[in-house]
Amino acid sequence: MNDVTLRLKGLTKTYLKGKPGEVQVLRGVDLDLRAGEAVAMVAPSGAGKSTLLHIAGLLDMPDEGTVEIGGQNVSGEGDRTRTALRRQDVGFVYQFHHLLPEFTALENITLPQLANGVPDKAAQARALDLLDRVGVAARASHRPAALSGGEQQRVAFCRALANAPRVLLADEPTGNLDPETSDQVFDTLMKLVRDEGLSALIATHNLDLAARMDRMVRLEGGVLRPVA
Ligand SMILES: Nc1ncnc2c1ncn2[C@@H]1O[C@H](COP(=O)(O)OP(=O)(O)OP(=O)(O)O)[C@@H](O)[C@H]1O
Repeated sequence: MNDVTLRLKGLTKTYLKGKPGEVQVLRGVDLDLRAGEAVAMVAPSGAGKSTLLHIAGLLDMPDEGTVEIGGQNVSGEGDRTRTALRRQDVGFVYQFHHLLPEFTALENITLPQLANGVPDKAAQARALDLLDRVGVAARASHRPAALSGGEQQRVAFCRALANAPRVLLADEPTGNLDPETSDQVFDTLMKLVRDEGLSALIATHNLDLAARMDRMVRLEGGVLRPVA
């Protein structure tokens, strides 16, 4: 049985190819993420983790190699198909929440669903359920500025999961929070990953958090290696 949700094969990426300042960031990245598996990615600064997450999340194209989601090679698809696949199958979480400031917490989670054609009532029900599961339901009608940093990030998790993606990609998702809040918010994220059966690739500098995931990989020298 093939339960690999996300497969990265032989990814390479060079910026400014053949020009001054050329930088070969990825030199053959391979990774299999199974359904329900959370993998921590640690990397020195500038090693290319954002580049890798963007390629895995279909925001950018590799020079060579393939990205497979659910057994389908999606890297060769055109822009429109890749955008549609990204909206359906991939959720992103960043260090800073990037919530839309003029919309409430609830609206921030319903909007991506409406964009995907989900009816209003179903979108609201899903949003409320997610907010409830991360303990922020009572703040549903607040705008981001009226929420604490930890609450904002919990709402950002809900938004990332709004369309029930198969893959979650996160770049330092608790990096902007104090250690105690970071710990609690990370637990919430892991609970969502488990409950939703997601495949999660989570970049973090925090080795304690990394150790709480299923396994750890290090991005260095343009390749991913397992960390024992
Ligand atoms: N568009 C670009 N053009 C040229 N060089 C780039 C471009 N984007 C990134 N780079 C370079 O590629 C390397 C990897 O960048 P990337 O942002 O992927 O690293 P990172 O591991 O996410 O870094 P950090 O941990 O500091 O955020 C860096 O040396 C960066 O300067």
